[in-house]
Amino acid sequence: MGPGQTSIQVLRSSRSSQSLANGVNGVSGASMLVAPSISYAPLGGGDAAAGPLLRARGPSGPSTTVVTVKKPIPVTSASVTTACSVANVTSVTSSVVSGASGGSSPIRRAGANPAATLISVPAAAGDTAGTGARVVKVGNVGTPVAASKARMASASSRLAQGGQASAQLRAVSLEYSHSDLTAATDNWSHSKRLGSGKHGAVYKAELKDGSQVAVKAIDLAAVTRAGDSPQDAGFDEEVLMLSKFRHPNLVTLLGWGSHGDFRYLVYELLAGGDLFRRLHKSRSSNPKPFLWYDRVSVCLDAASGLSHLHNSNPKAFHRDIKSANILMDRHGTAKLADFGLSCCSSYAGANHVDVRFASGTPGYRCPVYERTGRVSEASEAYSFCMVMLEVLLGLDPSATNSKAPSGLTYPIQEAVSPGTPGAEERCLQALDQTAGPWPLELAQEIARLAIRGVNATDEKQRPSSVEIVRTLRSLSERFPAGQDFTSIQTERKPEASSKHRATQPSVQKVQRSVAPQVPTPFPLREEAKAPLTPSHCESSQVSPVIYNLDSPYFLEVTLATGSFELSDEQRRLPLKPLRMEGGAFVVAVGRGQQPELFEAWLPDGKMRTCVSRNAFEVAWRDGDYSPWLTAQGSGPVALDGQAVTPKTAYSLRHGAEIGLLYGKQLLIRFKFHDNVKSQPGQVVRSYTGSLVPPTPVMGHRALPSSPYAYSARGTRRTRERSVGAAWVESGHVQVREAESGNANVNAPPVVCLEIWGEKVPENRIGPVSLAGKPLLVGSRHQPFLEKSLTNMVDRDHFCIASEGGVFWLLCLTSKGLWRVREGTEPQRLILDDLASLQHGDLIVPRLGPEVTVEQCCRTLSWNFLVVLEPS
Ligand SMILES: Nc1ncnc2c1ncn2[C@@H]1O[C@H](COP(=O)(O)OP(=O)(O)OP(=O)(O)O)[C@@H](O)[C@H]1O
Repeated sequence: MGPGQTSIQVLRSSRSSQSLANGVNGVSGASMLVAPSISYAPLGGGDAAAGPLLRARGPSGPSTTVVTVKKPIPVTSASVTTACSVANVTSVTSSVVSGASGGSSPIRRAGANPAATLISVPAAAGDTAGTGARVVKVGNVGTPVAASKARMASASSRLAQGGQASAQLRAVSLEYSHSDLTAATDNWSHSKRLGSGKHGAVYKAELKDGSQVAVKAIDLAAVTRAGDSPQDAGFDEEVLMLSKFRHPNLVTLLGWGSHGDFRYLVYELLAGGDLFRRLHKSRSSNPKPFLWYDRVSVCLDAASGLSHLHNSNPKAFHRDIKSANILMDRHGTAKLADFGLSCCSSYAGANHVDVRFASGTPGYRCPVYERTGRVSEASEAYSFCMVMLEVLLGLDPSATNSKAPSGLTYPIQEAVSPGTPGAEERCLQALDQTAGPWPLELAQEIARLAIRGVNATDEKQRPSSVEIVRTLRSLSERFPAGQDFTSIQTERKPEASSKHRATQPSVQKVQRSVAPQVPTPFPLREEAKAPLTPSHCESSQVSPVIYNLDSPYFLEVTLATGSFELSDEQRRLPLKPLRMEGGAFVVAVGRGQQPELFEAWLPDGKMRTCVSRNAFEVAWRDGDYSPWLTAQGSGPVALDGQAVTPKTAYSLRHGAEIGLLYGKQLLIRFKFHDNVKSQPGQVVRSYTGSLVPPTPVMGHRALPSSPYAYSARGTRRTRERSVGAAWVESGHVQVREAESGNANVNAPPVVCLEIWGEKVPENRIGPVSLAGKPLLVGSRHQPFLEKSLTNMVDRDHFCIASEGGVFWLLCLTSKGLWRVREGTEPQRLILDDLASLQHGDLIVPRLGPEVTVEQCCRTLSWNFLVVLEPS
């Protein structure tokens, strides 16, 4: 190439160059490099080293251009710059003159990058008035899909059989033998499967050196049988791309393998699963919490990986950004994965790549990219911002629906309508409440950024990936885990939640906050799901609660900084009380209490000393199942992501998360488990055998923004008082002042009941204040119940009162009720029976002796929710 020439490179794998060469020499070679302004015709084979020559005619006719397609040259490890699925790449555009790109001349770069195919075009062919601004369209690479499939397949298999592709891959990445990978995966055992994608399954494997990895097996023959080209599997692209780009937030490729039609990719094992499943799990019937600060952290990680690609030189594009391609390691660090579609722009300044087929996933795919086939930072920002909305709202960008004309619906679009005024507010109203109480400012900023990013038409509006990283980083610094932030007033639109989040209750209007984890309509544990026979609790006139005598509660370690392997014993800390204090069992947790466990959890001694010797205590009273937590040490302790005040008691519920922090850093996180088992007919209420009269817990202040926090701002006298059934009077219920005096509750309890059921219209009672009077539920109190729930609800069905810091449910119907609480077996109540209530409990009517609690629950239930103040 002589001086004055400008060049473009289409950088690609040798397999792709072979496809191109095939196309050039093939029947449709003339159509392969056709562009509006330049047409190409084959000149002949060219020489072996230089590849075929093409003649290009400029629009004005006489001037001709020679385009040289160089054949791939074997590479050295340092030389592979990039890869791109060339069969799918049609043009590369630069906004900057490339011919005078100084030190990084495309020629030199091409020379230094033998994997690349160089296509050179004289400047005259496309330069506009010497300004340097130039769009050079290389044209459609490839032939019509069907006609080219066989050719591509054969090209691929030729290359795959140990040809240049293998040499190229070998030069940049470790090759694993088929026998080693077979042994590592226990002969591709089904039990080792981590999941599967469009082009193959992923297996968990243990290499000879003992390290655990993930191996993706791609069957090219199956890919071809399925009507795709082997190129579509993106094997070479993935090896080349991941060998070049190393970043803490991009999945690490350890190597690759090849055997017959099979190709293998060996990755680091990312044991934390993918973001898509993680979000779904957080709203499943057996939910695993995924709190807002963890979500922000995952977004920040993934954005950092993406920004690394976009800010490399030349730019790289992932082309399939979606939550399923964001994987997490065991510590929760997120990484971008699945580079099968990725590609690179050709050289410094090139800011997009045109592709023949706008691949990617519906719902995440930028509409401009879909229309034009132009992948750019802006099109990737669209996909990433869609992921952020998914994380904020807990809704899928697309969902299959056989009734929809296209077979797909777009829940996020439907809930938020990002392109229309008021999108931010709609977004804030539809926040996923299973993520805990989102800090308002944080949610607002993410929503604003994400809505800008999913602007369907104006790509300039969209944030750059660096802006996304910086915004998320600033937010995660301003809103660290474990701090108490005033959260959001939310009112979810029932349509949005009911349509796409069938298992989620809608969220009531709250003044301060909502529960960190909204329970599912039927939050029973697996073992509790077995239908109960009517005789189960028949004989029991008293609450049939028995404590597991080993320990009623235990802590599960869900995060331990610096700890790589924890045995089952090290993950579980049974809370066995060692002392009694003021009539309560007390268990202390801290570095000085469980030294060996803390050593396993925090192997770094310096870090360990950041934990107090007695960090917190969990306590409960015999016969009462309302445990509480008190921070004792100087180190910060968080409950459900919010800092607690030392020496102050906070209610604990099953599933609550307890964090030990150093400054803003979360060192250990526990999940609190309630072991209390219900056993028919047994009246054992004692942990140690010493029976203590059941008294509600008093004297502890609840977490200000927790569902139990109604007394948070009050100056309460801390004295015990008796309750029992004393507040019932001749069918009429009154809260009676106990002899010991009334608690001075400044902020009165406010609750709300959401009504769910298969044939029941969504409805709600409340929010109502329980200050001084109970909430009565029955057809004479809520006439709408009579209309919709005839025969199921009595005139006086049940009532709820707050007393002594505890919510109580009193059964007023002779038909009976169930109280269903996550993690415990359903408790059956008969007329005049009393049971404590917690935020999230379900109150389920008994619909007949033969009807199981599960069936009753599906038919009708009241979800008890605590709201702090009257709205
Ligand atoms: N490095 C890894 N560590 C652990 N699990 C992994 C790893 N890579 C992939 N997986 C899991 O394997 C499954 C399949 O991954 P794969 O990339 O093949 O498909 P996908 O991205 O889900 O779908 P598609 O490729 O069709 O878009 C995913 O569920 C993913 O969670």
